[in-house]
Amino acid sequence: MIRFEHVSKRYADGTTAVDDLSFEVNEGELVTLVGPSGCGKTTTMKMVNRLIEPTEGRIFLDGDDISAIDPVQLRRRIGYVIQQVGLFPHKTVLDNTATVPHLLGVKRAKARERAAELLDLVGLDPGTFGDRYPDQLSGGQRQRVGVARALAADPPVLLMDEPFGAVDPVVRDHLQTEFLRLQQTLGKTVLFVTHDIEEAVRLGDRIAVYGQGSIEQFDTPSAVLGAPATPYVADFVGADRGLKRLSVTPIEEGDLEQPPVVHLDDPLPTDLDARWAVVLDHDNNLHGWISAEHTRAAAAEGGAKGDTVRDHARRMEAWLPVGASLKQAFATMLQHDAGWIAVIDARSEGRFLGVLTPARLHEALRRSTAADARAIPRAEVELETVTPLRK
Ligand SMILES: Nc1ncnc2c1ncn2[C@@H]1O[C@H](COP(=O)(O)OP(=O)(O)OP(=O)(O)O)[C@@H](O)[C@H]1O
Repeated sequence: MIRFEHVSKRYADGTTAVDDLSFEVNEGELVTLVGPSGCGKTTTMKMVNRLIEPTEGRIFLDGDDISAIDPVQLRRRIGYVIQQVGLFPHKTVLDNTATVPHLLGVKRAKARERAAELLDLVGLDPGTFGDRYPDQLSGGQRQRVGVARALAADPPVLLMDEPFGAVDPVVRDHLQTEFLRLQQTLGKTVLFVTHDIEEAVRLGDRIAVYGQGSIEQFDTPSAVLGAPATPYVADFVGADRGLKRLSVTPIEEGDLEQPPVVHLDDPLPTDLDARWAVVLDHDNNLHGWISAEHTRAAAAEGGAKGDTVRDHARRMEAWLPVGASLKQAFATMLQHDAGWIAVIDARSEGRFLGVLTPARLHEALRRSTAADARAIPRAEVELETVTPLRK
């Protein structure tokens, strides 16, 4: 969708901002450009919508050489979101969002209708915020309007230059989550500039790690974290990359343990030979759990005669769908002070798949690191267990 072929940019004072860059962003892909200040990320991005012209090389958009496309026509195909959102201060939020479609000839009423839909899409109630002016919004709300406005003409491509850079970490986290959700439905082709490796890892399908004016590594987040291509990349992603990997490594079915299972309408077991069992309904969907201690105590008091599992099952708080990240799993364990979490198949109304224990979580993380380091599928990695030496 966006292809750079041997692109260089040298400024008049002799600065080489971008040096012989070649890479491709596929349709519907979100690529983050990450690197330290001054490494050429913004220059790269601005060459795509011809705010900056390359000194050498060619850039293609959907197969067309952009140097042959009129810049105004070109920018209609490309949404642009920047850190200092650049909203018109004298226009309302709704009119700011409707500006581009209106300029493109969409009737004012229709453009405003579409703008209201977009505000809703980015999490701003048009009834509450539509008539406000930009200075009556928080930083995070202004960024949302920026995103809505960039989407207004429904461009297939979005360029985003540190769009969430100017807001505090909590708001930033929200904006990232919402943007990911939005991108899942919109499937735009996105180039996203950031200097924050956490943001790059969280949002990117692939990451381009910049050195000085060129890309040091262009790969998936888990590969960049698991197998940095150069010492520079290893240094940039940081010594805590094992922790960062938690957020990009999904829970897979093979990571799960199969605990004892009982069904809702079973008679209450008094002889569970484990400390607890998972309770399922008749469709094998997750219902809750029971503890052996509790069932034994109930039986000892003699009050459990004729009882079924249903009468004693407890709600399951700690569960996640398969595919959720190991970081979410870890956070869920901590939040519920749970020694394990149940994992379900969210696509089939919650069918129970197994449980993830801390030991299995650790194993999954090691396996994913080992796989990326050797570029082989995770499922095929065998881990050797090292037995500690005894005295
Ligand atoms: N108009 C210009 N004239 C001369 N040098 C420039 C010009 N614009 C940018 N540069 C230089 O080109 C290099 C790359 O700049 P660019 O803005 O692309 O970096 P960046 O990676 O986006 O940095 P930041 O994260 O700080 O925005 C820098 O050394 C910068 O000083």
